[in-house]
Amino acid sequence: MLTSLKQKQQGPRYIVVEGPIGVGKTSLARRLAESFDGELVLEPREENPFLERFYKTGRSAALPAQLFFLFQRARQMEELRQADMFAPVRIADFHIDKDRLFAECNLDPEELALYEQICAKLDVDAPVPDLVIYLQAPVDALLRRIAGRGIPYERTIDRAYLEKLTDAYARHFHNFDEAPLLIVNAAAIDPVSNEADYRQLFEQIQRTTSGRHFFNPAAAVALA
Ligand SMILES: Nc1ncnc2c1ncn2[C@@H]1O[C@H](COP(=O)(O)OP(=O)(O)OP(=O)(O)O)[C@@H](O)[C@H]1O
Repeated sequence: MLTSLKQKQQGPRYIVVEGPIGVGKTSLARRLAESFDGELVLEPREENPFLERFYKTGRSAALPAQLFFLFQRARQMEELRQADMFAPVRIADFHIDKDRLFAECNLDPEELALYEQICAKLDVDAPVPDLVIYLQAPVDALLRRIAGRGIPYERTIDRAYLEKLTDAYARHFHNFDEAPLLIVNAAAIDPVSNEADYRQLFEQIQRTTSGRHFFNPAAAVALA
């Protein structure tokens, strides 16, 4: 048991884990959901019928893949909004901002203009997280982890695409101030299978209620 009931009630109620493809969002979200005895909100990416085509053919399937994700994420945010406020802690493996971040990486200017019109009409009212955990790792580590989990259509994900995404994530979180932010060096620790790493991270998560913090294995340094 990592925490008392009292601490649980005081800690974050809606936690979002973010970061580039393969950095370990889903694995960490699963562990956190267990520790908090909470509810998982996962992105069911295998439901997107355009994703495999996008990885195979690139640009030509980018818009339908993007729009499918947009509607799926909008639906999930709507469900979260309507959910019981007294329900357990919720842990999501995506933040709604991810949608625009990928759109800007993958769409051409005309497609992006269309995407923006659709977003404006949809007007997604996403709940603000109590904590965002941004996982960072170098592209080499991401490539290894993606290869390790062995999803066949991901074999075509290349270094250039991952570099573009990791840069976009870094820029996005550089300016992020919508919620408390915990930036985790997920290359130096393995909270998925190392118990000590996980325990230390879990304690930091419970302590992070405001500002921007960095988490490294040896020390968590509060900057704000
Ligand atoms: N810190 C870590 N150290 C070593 N391996 C890790 C670490 N975090 C995750 N992994 C492994 O890396 C792979 C990718 O993790 P996961 O599927 O959780 O990534 P993700 O960020 O959810 O990816 P996506 O956004 O594509 O769904 C998994 O095989 C997982 O076990």
